[in-house]
Amino acid sequence: MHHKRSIATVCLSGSLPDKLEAAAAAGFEAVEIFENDLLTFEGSAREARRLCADLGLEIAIFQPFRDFEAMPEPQRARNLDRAERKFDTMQALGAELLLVCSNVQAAALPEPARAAADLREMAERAGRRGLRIGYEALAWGTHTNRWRQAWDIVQQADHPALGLILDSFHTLCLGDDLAGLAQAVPAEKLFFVQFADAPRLTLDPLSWSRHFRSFPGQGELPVAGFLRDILAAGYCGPLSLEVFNDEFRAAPSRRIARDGLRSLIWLEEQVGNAALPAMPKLSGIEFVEFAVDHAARAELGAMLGTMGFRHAGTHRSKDVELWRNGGANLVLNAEPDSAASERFQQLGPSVCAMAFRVDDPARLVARAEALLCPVWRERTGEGERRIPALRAPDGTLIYLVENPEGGARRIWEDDFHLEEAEATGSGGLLGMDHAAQALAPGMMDSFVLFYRALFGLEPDTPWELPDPYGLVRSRAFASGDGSLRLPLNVSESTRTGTGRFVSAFAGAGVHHIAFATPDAEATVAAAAARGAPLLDIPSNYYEDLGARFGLEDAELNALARQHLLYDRDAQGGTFRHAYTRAFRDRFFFEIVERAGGYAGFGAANAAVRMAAQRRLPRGD
Ligand SMILES: O=C(O)c1ccc(O)c(O)c1
Ligand SMILES: [Mg+2]
Repeated sequence: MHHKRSIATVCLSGSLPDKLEAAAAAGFEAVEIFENDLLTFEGSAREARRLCADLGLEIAIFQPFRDFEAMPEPQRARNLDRAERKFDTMQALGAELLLVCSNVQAAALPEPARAAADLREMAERAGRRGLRIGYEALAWGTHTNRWRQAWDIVQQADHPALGLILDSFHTLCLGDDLAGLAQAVPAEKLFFVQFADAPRLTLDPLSWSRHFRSFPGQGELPVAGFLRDILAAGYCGPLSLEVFNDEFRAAPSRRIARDGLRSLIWLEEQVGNAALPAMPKLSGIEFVEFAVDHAARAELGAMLGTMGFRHAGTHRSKDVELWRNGGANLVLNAEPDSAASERFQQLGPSVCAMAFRVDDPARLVARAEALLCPVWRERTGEGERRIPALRAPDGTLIYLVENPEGGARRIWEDDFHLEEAEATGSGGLLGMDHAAQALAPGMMDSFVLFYRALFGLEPDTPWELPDPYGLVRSRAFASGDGSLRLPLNVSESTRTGTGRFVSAFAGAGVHHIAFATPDAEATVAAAAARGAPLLDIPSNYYEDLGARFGLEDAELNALARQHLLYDRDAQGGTFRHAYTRAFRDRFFFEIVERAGGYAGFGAANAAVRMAAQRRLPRGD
């Protein structure tokens, strides 16, 4: 069945009109008006009502009414007067339902019977005006903090204008669930349901709730299971997002509103309540594309040459070159009037696109459209294939090419004049191992949702990487089979490598690309012999490595000689990797060898790598 999709104004930044416009533009059908947003609004409640009506938004609820139930006199009588005033406001607004959250006052009496009597009286008064009351347990309520307690009180009050409100955050943050809901609560008594996710933190529920909530799928709480239980209980009201989040408050309201609706659509898909084109099967990165001009292309080509890449083909109609080493493809795009040149004009040499191999690009495009993601269509020449592309939340293009069996290889044969020797690909690299992106502050949650909801990528636990000049927060995404790996980095500091990348070049995007090799030592030795600008690693690192892993001297010396970094996981999987210096202080390359099922990125080595990069003069 169709549930109206709703969002609380508290999720979004700006004035009330900004919030409402953003919610309507995203495609929400209803809103929760958060009282503070009305208090700070210039116009009257009637004008707010008209604004909503003009935008096609229903006001699903007015919220919150605080600290009402089980107060001693004289507050009790005063609270009932206060409620009458709010009913006036609701009638002017055209809002029929009031959210009453459980009392957090120390003075609240520990008497459910008193709470029930007060709510009954309030509901009686509301009912006379055609209004209704929903009672919601806040996780930090003085006496009511679980939904079952709130339900007991609603049941005792036994008034048709009084029902229960559920909020996934309050239930799940206490480790509680909705077991028994369908048996205990008749559907018509479930007046409203709010949805929020959150990262798992050890924090008191109040601070956790007010600062760190996120949209479903951006955090770690089992929100899909919560929705499943709600639907099983027969609920047919709106599904509403209620997220208090410091970054969302500061972010453009349209992006956040769109993320919100995307999260709700995906949440409904997960419980079978919305049918979307199926998740793609991913099989790695087919190519990474750089926006260059001729000078940058010559310089980048020279650097790639030291890493064993060769100019392997030239585009049939565009000023675009393919550089290849084994299974790793890089595209250097200097075509004027293209998405690449637009990027080059803005940012200089930079990664402008990645291509993911997927089983069915057309299906993924349809899925992206259903999830409100912009699709990009580049102009094409005669007889050339149009490669469908999506825009990531920072504007980076993600091309979708069929997986190798389906013909990822064909794009090269169709669109490029290939050098004879390179047509099949030769050289030592297996392919792309990962592409790491630097994100502007506040963008992490948008990307988390984008990669999870569209592609089904699963996030690893968050890491904190200590750059010498500030902290970098990192979260890596991978496909189930490990063929596609995408670490995301964000830094509040503009002095970290990540922060500088974002601020100095006015843009985020891919800032390092890792190539997979079966033999890091050989690949790096060959690159060094060709003069590759490899990053030096201090000898202290190797002394610590020997101490941590008990490596034999011979192995340790071999690592040190090639400036290779090393990591080992609990199952004995190993990771050997080396970095280049940055190209024009922008992006850099990594060579990695995975063995024994190692699935990480050498996070323990990130501090050493970042310090080594920062010892270099700028521009190196
Ligand atoms: O943090 C709060 O005060 C608050 C108010 C209303 C809600 O619905 C809620 O979940 C929390
Ligand atoms: Mg709530």
